[in-house]
Parts: sequence; C-alpha cells; structure tokens
Amino acid sequence: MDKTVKALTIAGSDSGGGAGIQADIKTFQELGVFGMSAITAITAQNTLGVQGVYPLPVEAVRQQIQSIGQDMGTDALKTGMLFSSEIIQVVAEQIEHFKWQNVVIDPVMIAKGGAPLLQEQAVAALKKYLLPLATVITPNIPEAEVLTGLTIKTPEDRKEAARYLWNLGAAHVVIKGGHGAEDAEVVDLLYDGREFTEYKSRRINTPNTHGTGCTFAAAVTAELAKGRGVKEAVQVAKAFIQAAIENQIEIGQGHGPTNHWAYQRGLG
Ligand SMILES: Nc1ncnc2c1ncn2[C@@H]1O[C@H](COP(=O)(O)OP(=O)(O)OP(=O)(O)O)[C@@H](O)[C@H]1O
Ligand SMILES: Cc1ncc(COP(=O)(O)O)c(N)n1
Repeated sequence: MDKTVKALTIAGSDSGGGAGIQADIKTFQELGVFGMSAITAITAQNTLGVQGVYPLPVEAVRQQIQSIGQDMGTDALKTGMLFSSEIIQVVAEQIEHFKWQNVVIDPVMIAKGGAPLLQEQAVAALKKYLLPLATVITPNIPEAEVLTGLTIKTPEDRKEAARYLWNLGAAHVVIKGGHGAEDAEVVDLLYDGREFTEYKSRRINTPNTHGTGCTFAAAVTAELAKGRGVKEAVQVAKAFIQAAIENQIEIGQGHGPTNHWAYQRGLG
C-alpha cells in the first residue's frame, strides 16, 4: 500500500469556511493529502468581516499538537492565525520537539476589514521563535512591512525585504503580490538565499479573495508534504490559487471565498 501523505495546519477556525483551518483542510484534500488540524482560536466570521475572536487556552493548543505528534506524525505543516506570543512559543516548542520538517509559516496578522488576528506584541515572538524554523515564510506586502520595518513600494524593496527575512533564519521567503501596485499582473517573489524567482499571473478583478493567503500557503504545504522542492511547490500553489480566484463562486454579501475545487477539476 502507498504511504498516505499527511499535512497539519495550526491556525484559527473561520466559521465562514473561506479562510483559516477550513481553507487549509479543503486545499489539503483537493491536493490528495490527508489533513489534520490544531486550532488556536475560534473566529465568528463571514464574508462581511470578523464578528468575534476566541483564542483557545495555550494548553489546548499544545495538547492538540502532541496528540498528532505522538501518534500520526506529519510530512509537512503550516501555521496561520496564532494570535498571541504564548501560542507562538508553544507552537515553536512543539515543532522542535517533534523535529518536524517542511514548515510553512503564513504570518497572518490582520483580516480583510481590519480585525487583528495577531496581537501587536506577538510580532517579536513570531520573528524570534518561529521564523528560524521556517522552510518557507509567506508574508503579503503589509505583513512583510511589519516584519521588516521597511516600506515596500518597488520590486527592489521586495527583494530587500526578502533578504531581511532570510537573514532572520527563514530558509525560503515568498513575498506575495496580491497587495502590490501592478495593475495587470500579480507577482509572487521567492528568495532562497541565492536567487530570486518570480511567479507571475494575470490579476483578477474580484472582491472574492477571502482566504487567498491561507489557501496559497496550504497548497505549498501539501506539495512539500509530497516531497516536492520549494520552487515546484510554489508553482503548484500559484496555479491552485489562480484557478480558485478565477472560477468564482457567489457566497455571502462581502468578500467571498475562493473556489477550492477549481484546480483539481481542471477549471483553471
Ligand atoms: N486579484 C488577484 N488575482 C490573482 N491572484 C491573486 C489576486 N490576489 C491575490 N492573488 C494571489 O493570491 C495569493 C495570496 O496573495 P495576497 O498578497 O493577497 O496575500 P494574502 O495573505 O491573501 O492577503 P489578504 O490577507 O488580503 O488575503 C498570492 O499567490 C497572490 O499572487
Ligand atoms: C481564522 C482566519 N485565519 C486567517 C485569515 C486571513 O485570511 P487571508 O487568507 O485572506 O489572509 C482569516 N480571515 N481568518
């Protein structure tokens, strides 16, 4: 029997189903990987915004990760909404304890609409404890600005931010371009400490981009779990998110979710 490939997400729950744990598990499933989760916080959320945030006790986060580590193990993992420095420290401690490889850190900070998903004082903990464990870190432009203290306007600024984050210990850095100024295309920039690789796609004009960051990082995680290298994993993730944004589904009245089944059904 073939070995079943597994991936773990450590993130917040999005009741609306478009981002967070729900986006991650859907993406893992679509890419043929068995998905597992450790929930850090429950959010009451829909396409209009975040109505409530309920972090779980740190011990509940630790126990969920231990339950997985002591029995099933994982081939890759991603982190999303971590909320507090206490949760960040426990997550880092457990990743080190189980010596997990293929670690994707999506430094989620703020939901669309402005609700904070990471406490301001937790940014330092993210940089100190988690970033050095990252196989890949996937900030969007505003997150890269917070993590580096740089203002990112030009392509050269993006490269400088990527170098900065690599120097803090992340083995690969992907600066996502969804928030970039280019009109016609979206450019995600990968840096591995030696060279830069650009992933370009047509920019789709749509309000339905809730969960794009989570979905992209989950696709990278699923492909790393299968044994692909980072460059190839990012390429698959870019195609996955492009198909998911392009093949719109109409759900809710605000920023709707993306179509997680589009890539696998060949709709891209
Ligand atoms: N309008 C768009 N058209 C095509 N691809 C997009 C678009 N917006 C985002 N993407 C892609 O989706 C992924 C996520 O990018 P983005 O920079 O939006 O990060 P994010 O973390 O999702 O931000 P946000 O918190 O606003 O959702 C990237 O791979 C990016 O290239
Ligand atoms: C629980 C949770 N986690 C993450 C996000 C960010 O979503 P995005 O992928 O749009 O950055 C979110 N809105 N809710």
